[in-house]
Amino acid sequence: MRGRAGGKRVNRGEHQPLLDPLTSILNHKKMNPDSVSAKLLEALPAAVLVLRGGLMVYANPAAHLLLEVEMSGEYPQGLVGQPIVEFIHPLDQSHSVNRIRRSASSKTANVPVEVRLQTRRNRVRVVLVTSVSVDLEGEPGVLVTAMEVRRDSTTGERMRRSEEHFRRLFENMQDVYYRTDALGVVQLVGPGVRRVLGFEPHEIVGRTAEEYYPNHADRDAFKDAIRKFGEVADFPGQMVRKDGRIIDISISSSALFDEDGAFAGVEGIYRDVTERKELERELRRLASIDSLTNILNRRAFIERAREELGTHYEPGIEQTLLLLDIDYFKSINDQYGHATGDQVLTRFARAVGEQIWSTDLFGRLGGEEFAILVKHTNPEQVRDLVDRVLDAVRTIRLEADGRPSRAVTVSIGAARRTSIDHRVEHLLDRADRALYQAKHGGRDRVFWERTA
Ligand SMILES: Nc1nc2c(ncn2[C@@H]2O[C@H](COP(=O)(O)OP(=O)(O)OP(=O)(O)O)[C@@H](O)[C@H]2O)c(=O)[nH]1
Repeated sequence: MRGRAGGKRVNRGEHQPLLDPLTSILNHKKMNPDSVSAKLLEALPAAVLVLRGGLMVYANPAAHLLLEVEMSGEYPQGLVGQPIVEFIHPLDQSHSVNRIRRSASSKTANVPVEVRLQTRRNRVRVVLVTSVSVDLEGEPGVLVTAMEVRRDSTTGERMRRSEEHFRRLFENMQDVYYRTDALGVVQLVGPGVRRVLGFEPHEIVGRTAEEYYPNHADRDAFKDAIRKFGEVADFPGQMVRKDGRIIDISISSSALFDEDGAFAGVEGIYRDVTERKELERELRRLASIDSLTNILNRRAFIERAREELGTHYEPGIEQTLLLLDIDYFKSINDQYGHATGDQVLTRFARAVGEQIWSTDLFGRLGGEEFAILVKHTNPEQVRDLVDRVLDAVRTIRLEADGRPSRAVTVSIGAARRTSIDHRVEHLLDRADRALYQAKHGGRDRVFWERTA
């Protein structure tokens, strides 16, 4: 064996290097319990830990005392074999793990810093920690020393109260607190996840966040936004619960960076906003529906027709706008009353709705005027549709005591979309002119606007 001093031979019995016993433990050899250095490790008031790959491979008695772990019962090995991260307070985990990782590749011990630890009995202790890399039979390891920081009782009490406050907040939070590492693996998740996703926190930790997204596009959009802006607020998405139900969520998160400025993961909260989203969807639906006939109202019809005409023009594929106006509606109101007039409008919408294809747009533009945008059909199919509509409306009969029974009829103005019609208003104007012709031609009929 070569000694430290200039390669001179050292007599083993006389001058053992101080930490030889520790090295022997790490190399799975028995240490001499009576050696001075073994006694030093045992008597030292500071905790001494050795880590390999984040697991403790050695811990002195002070470390067991500090972390409140006894070498018995559930843990016959004491701290040996336990992951260090389990004993670091959630708020200090990210930077502590980074420091430990960095010290593994550094020759000198890092500067002591204060870190909050969490004992096996769930008590929080503030310690002064430093770490340095050690060689474990050729494998990299880290030697950590920790000393509890003495504080005066007022500071201690304040700390304890703020800890309790934080814990209560964390436990009872309606939102789910989470943190992932740079690869998207969940490092920590709050108890709110039980309510929101139906999982126990430990079922989520160690898995990738992707697994809970039904649409990968949502997760990709979230990652892009985090990459671009460093943070997101009220970002929408969906997640799958343990019972398979898909819920709407809103995420507010920010990117985490290590001390070298490298991306280290994401931290934030998400909340279940399914009820709010459903309400929004319902409100949007209600805002687009005509309350009497339950079909699209004027605004929604024009908006959707505009989208349709703006994006979907394909030469050779017919798009036709039909403008429908119930004939002599004023006299229906006058003869049978306004309530019957309303019923006619409802029955009319139902009868016409039964004839169209589900892809067609059907709306009430106002009063007794309706419109249909027939999508992607050939001319014969539209002619058939128009005939069916005229027939279906004729079957609506008005009967009232002492008044003559009469059939309802409708006049239709039809305009085919041409390559220059990109505005719904153009098509409506042309259909309106055709409707005028249908009315003046005798009603109960269709007039096809002749395109140039
Ligand atoms: N019952 C009822 N009547 C309405 C409603 N909206 C508009 N009206 C009535 O519909 C009638 C439309 O009459 P006009 O525009 O003169 O047309 P018309 O009598 O149908 O005659 P032509 O269209 O020329 O065949 C008016 O009397 C309006 O008061 C409604 O929501 N319910």
